[in-house]
Amino acid sequence: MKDEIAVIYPNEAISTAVLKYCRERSLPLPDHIHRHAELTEKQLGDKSEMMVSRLQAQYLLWTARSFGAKKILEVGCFTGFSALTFAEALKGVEGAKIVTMDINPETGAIARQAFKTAGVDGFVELVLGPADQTLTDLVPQGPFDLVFLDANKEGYITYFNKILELGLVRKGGILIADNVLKKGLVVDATENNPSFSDSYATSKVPYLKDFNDLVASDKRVETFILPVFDGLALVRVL
Ligand SMILES: C[S@@+](CC[C@H](N)C(=O)[O-])C[C@H]1O[C@@H](n2cnc3c(N)ncnc32)[C@H](O)[C@@H]1O
Repeated sequence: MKDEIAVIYPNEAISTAVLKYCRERSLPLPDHIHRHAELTEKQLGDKSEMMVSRLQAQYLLWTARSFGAKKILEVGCFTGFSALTFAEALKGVEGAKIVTMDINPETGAIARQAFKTAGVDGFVELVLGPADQTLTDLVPQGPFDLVFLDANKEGYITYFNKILELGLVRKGGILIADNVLKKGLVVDATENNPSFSDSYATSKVPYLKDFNDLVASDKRVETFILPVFDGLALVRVL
């Protein structure tokens, strides 16, 4: 059997053009969500890179809709870009509920304002505090259909175990964890990798490797790692 080819696009120019092509032919984000991302970029400069990309947001919108999710839990809200995307997916759905968590009250204030402006604050709730503690209080609101893990990478294993032990994802529900490939550093963090000198990204690698190994072997779940964006682990709860 022929080896699968991992390098899909030959250079940056073609990759950029392909991303644009996909963005233009995928379920679009509404204007107000684009405006919110632009505002975050203007207000927070380089920090705005914490947001998922536009195409990834389109993927999350499509996934949440296709999956028929009604209740979504997000760990890592930042200014609310991905939460607004999930809110768009759940708009008009009876019993819709989104709980998004973050430790930072400043970006949290921006998110809360954005939920209000978008008219989704009736079903989108921001919980402030360290997620390893705040998750415990969520049991009465669960179980959730979809969980998006996008907070501090050091906490992924704790969050995953807590979420499963507390029954915060329903059986057959899905947990999506972001950045699990970390610029390819999880497989090669030597000078072969151009991101080798990114000490922040490199410092996350041991936590992500442990997380990836855990979700690959844990009998409570089935996992597929999608090698797009910064690596998405799609984890289905059995
Ligand atoms: C990558 S950003 C989330 C981006 C967001 N999902 C989006 O696409 O717009 C990660 C967030 O995790 C939050 N965070 C870091 N440590 C945390 C903790 N212990 N508990 C909860 N949130 C935490 C940070 O404050 C930051 O806003």
